[in-house]
Amino acid sequence: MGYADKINARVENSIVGRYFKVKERNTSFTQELRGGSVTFLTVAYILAVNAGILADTGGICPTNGACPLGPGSIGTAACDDCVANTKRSFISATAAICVIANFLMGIMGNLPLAIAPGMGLNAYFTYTVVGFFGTGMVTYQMALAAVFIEGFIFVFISVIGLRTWLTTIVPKSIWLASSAGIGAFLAFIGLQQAEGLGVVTYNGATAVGLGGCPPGYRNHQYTFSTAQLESACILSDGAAIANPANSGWTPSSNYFCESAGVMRSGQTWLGIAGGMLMAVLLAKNLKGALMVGILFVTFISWIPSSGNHAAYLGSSAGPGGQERLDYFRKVVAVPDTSYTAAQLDFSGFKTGQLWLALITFLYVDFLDCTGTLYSMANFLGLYIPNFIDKKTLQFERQLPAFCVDGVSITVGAVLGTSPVTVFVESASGIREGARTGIAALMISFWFIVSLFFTPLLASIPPYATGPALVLVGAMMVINIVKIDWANIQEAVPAFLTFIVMPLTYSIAYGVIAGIMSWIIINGSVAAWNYVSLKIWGRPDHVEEGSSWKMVRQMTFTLNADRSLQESEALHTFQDPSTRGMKDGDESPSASQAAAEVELGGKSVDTSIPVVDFSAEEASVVKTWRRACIDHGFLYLTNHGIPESLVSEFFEQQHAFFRLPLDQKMTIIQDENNRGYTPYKESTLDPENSKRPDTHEGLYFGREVAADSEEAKLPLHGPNQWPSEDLLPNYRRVTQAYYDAVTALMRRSLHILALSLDLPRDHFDAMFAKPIASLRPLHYRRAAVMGGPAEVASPEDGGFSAGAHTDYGCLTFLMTDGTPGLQICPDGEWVAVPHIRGAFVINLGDMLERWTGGLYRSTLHRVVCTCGKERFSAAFFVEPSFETVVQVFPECLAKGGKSYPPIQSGEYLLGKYRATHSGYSLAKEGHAIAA
Ligand SMILES: O=C(O)CCC(=O)C(=O)O
Ligand SMILES: [Fe+2]
Repeated sequence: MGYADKINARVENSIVGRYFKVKERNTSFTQELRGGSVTFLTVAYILAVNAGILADTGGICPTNGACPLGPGSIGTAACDDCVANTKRSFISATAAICVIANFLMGIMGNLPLAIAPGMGLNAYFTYTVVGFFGTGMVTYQMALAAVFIEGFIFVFISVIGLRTWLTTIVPKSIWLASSAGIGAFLAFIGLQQAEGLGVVTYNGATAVGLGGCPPGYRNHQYTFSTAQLESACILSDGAAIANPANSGWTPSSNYFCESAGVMRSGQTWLGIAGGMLMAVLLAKNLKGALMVGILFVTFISWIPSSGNHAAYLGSSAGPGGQERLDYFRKVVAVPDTSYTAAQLDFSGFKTGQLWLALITFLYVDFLDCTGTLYSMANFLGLYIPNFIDKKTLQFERQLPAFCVDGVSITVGAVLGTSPVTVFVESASGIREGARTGIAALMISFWFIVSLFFTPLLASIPPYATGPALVLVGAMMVINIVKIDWANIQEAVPAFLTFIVMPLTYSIAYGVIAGIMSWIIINGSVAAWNYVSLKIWGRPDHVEEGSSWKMVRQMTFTLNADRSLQESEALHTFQDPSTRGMKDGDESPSASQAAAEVELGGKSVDTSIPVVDFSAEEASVVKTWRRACIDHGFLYLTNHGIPESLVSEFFEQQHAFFRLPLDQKMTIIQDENNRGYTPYKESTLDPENSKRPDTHEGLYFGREVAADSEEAKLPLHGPNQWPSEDLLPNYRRVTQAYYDAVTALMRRSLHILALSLDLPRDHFDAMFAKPIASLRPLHYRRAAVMGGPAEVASPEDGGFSAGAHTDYGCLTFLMTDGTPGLQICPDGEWVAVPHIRGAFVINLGDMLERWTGGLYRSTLHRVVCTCGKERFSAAFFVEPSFETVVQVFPECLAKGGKSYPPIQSGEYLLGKYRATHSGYSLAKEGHAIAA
């Protein structure tokens, strides 16, 4: 037993080990220290970056007499001195609050999460609330008072449970666009000169332009008051310009680059090189990529040679360089927060503006922290069994974690910094093995160390941290892909939220633009729909679903495991040439329909095999296997389900879909995704669709009693049936059909197992409690009364059901015979002809993964162009929720590819989230993230 093992065994069995649940969470002391250190490395940039941003407020300098002219005082000795001290104080304050907050997170929350002043929040604090050098709505000291109070309110609303409620009323698109917009805003800051690369500079004609010029080519702006006009130079046309010869006139930090100097600054190019280095390291998934890039640029900038055009220290580095070098030489300094600590000023609460700031802090911080905490908890849940309670959505020590955040916000305000929050970068340490609060204690320890090295940290140049901001922006912007861009009602508010943030240099204005436009657009459309409903009196006239979205919006998305799922999902589309279980004993021509289909004037042979279930078993197995390998589709005839049951079932579905919308809405899909999904509720192919799919539908599952243990699982619970007063036979007939197809499914799973040379009962245990969903569908003829039939138009992104693969194992599809279904087995869309009475069976993603791609989950879609309405019913067969879908060794041996394992239920939830706008996440306990 090595030294580390001995320590680990000791800690695990000690009172400390039990308190932190080291054993239960399947970790070790050294693993925690390593995980915590990695997280520290990824968040350490906050020391320099946060201090850099907050220093733009000027701190107390604009109000304590050192910089009386605001930004105009920059360059005077007293002001520069004050600002330098303030910046150091901000570094110490940032480190100090990180020490305290991470310590509390470790001890009280027992979570391996890093907590530090939030990016975005500090930008809001600096550029919107206080403004550059105090030019905003309130002073730095008043803004701190708002942060102080915010911490208390944060704890309060967490304790009373308001958190969950608030997060559900924010429109999803606004929330997604906010994260992305904050990313764009951060990138904009990182590209400018004050906090970044200096690539983007001021331009009098276009507001911004390409810069990156060395000092000799910079034209600064001068600001002067009317009183100073006399000493200005008056031009012949009467305009006044500053006379630099007059003392006390100082340039703004913004400048315009003469074109001869554009992109000739060594500092800018060094920063760009650092940024590229960071990006490559990130792409290779190396720990501490941002840190390495920042250090790379910093070390080079510290070489105090007159030949170093990228220098930051020393007289050759331009204004302020010598003072920076003097401070740098101290290396170690006693932490000093005297310029920022205990500066609260509560007098601002007499004005409305501070209240507005307070509410915005609360809103932004609340969503930020809630989202991040849930996404991190979700990520941890992948490693720690039962970490999240599926029923209540709560995770272990959730409330203490929220309270730690709130308390730290308040303590942070006393020290002088903007609100703290949980950092998504914690995911890097979790990936490295961090599972408990010990990792957070380790983070706290590293911040203590950094507290004493402020001279070094204060000497990190803005062009070292600027590229990190740009890259963080690049990562945050991922959220916009989840916005429903095809829907104008969502797209416009989302876009405004996103674009207004960087262009107004304000997160709050972006959010306000988004929410206001969302209310106006959605409110007007809803009113319009309502009025036309009253005039024409036909619910058909209403774009169903749109008004319902207003109350059913859910927030959240970005989270680590979701992106993991998505990247895995990509693997399901694979190279057709690698397919095929070449056992050579097949005669492909055996019992094929060889159907000739007319498609756009072209005759296509789909040749989907027909399996006659009444035939001899060996031949059934053989055809089945061939179909799975070649097409992923087959017809099943003589399956034993009486035609009378099928037609009675379809009659009932007709009757249901004919009901007025408000009747159908009474069983709108619930948190288990059971019930009615209105017209245009789903978009099966969000990437290629310009509008949602033109069908309405229903979901029924295996009946699970509400008070049973199983009902705690997502997607499990009682079905929602239409009222018996309206449709007396609906439930009986639909249930009978469900039961009949369930029995057929059991038989088919045996054939499926045999077709893979596996024992007949191979799938039985995995489908002991299947997630088997029956989905009656109605593709409507016309959306607008009196208008033309609504036909699909694939060429401009209009589908009856967008291209998709099914998610589970097998799908049993029955249709009314109206054409529409198409498959894309080999890069070309071909129609699937109707065979009366036969089921169309297709394979889903999970089966493709189980077989290592030997069996295919084929892309298909529905395109109704014949102008008739169409009814169909899909029966999706998926394994029990907990089943882990992992390639069968037998299939690997036959040349199957390996896929990362997935959990059946989790995979489905991810798919439902991505394709159904009305699916409530309320029960998942997963993936609720910022
Ligand atoms: O309606 C159809 O024909 C197919 C429906 C479908 O593919 C699905 O819902 O997954
Ligand atoms: Fe499908």
